[in-house]
Amino acid sequence: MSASAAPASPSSALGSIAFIGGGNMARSLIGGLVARGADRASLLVAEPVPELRAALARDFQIPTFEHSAQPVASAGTWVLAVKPQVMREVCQALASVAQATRPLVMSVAAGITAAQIDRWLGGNVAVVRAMPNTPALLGAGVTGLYANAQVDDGQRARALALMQSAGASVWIEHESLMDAVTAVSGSGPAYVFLLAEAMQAAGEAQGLPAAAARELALQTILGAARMLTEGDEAPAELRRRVTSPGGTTQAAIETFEAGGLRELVASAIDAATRRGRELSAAHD
Ligand SMILES: NC(=O)C1=CN([C@@H]2O[C@H](COP(=O)(O)OP(=O)(O)OC[C@H]3O[C@@H](n4cnc5c(N)ncnc54)[C@H](O)[C@@H]3O)[C@@H](O)[C@H]2O)C=CC1
Ligand SMILES: O=C(O)[C@@H]1CCC=N1
Repeated sequence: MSASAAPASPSSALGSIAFIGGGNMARSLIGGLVARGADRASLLVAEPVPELRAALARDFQIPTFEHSAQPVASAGTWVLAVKPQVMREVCQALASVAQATRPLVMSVAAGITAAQIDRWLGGNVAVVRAMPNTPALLGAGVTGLYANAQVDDGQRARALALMQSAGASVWIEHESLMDAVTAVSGSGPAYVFLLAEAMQAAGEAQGLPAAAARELALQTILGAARMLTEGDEAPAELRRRVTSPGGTTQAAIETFEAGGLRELVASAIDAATRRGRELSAAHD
């Protein structure tokens, strides 16, 4: 595995990119690319829902299409950003173009394997399975990347350049670990949002006005995340420095530990990992 941070701007060598599906994840990736100066005319999106197409065109000034056949014809990179449930149908509809043009195909779908994408697109296709997350919109995402054997060095570099617009990237050698990537970082922002909801609600339950509870909870998460990522202290050490013996933090942490927080996080991530495997089998 190797990690790398975001470069200043996406390389013009990326060429045209066809996004198939213009929902939440595609919007986050496109937002990250646009914010880093990508050529808007080269970001093509196929999205069947008219309201979503209009919003993408309005917010990012990029070309949008109702049907995927249009953008894929001229794009050397495809980003499949549809739900796992429809991936097979979407790929099979594009198989003849994939066989004729040999694009680099990137899939962000949870669970769906590179072998499934390759098979549905007719075989011998360069597939990079990517698992980004929605902070990509701010260039603050992280993506796990797995390449199949058909992906050459130039295509690996292209996949990395595309995802680096979204934030950091980590290559994963064994595809079986992509479900764990999905469970930790793909779904991970939702766990932090849940913590934010719970902290805000608890603050309000203690009598804080809603706006104050929100500001206190959200800025605490932001500040703690910056301390975790901008310094090199371990999380446990940072926690120790907040925790005065016999003080308030100790009372809270003991309550979390007694309630099995660590075991609960492990079971939640295990459930997400298993769900990724199920999605692959269920939509084969
Ligand atoms: N939302 C997230 O945080 C993350 C999502 N993902 C993956 O990204 C994929 C998309 O997820 P979301 O963006 O959350 O879902 P979404 O439902 O917001 O977006 C999917 C879009 O695909 C469109 N679509 C359906 N059929 C289509 C077709 N035949 N051609 C073109 N577009 C079509 C839908 O209208 C929809 O707008 C999923 O496979 C998910 O596993 C991966 C990482 C994080
Ligand atoms: O919930 C899901 O299945 C997708 C994959 C990771 C985040 N959202």
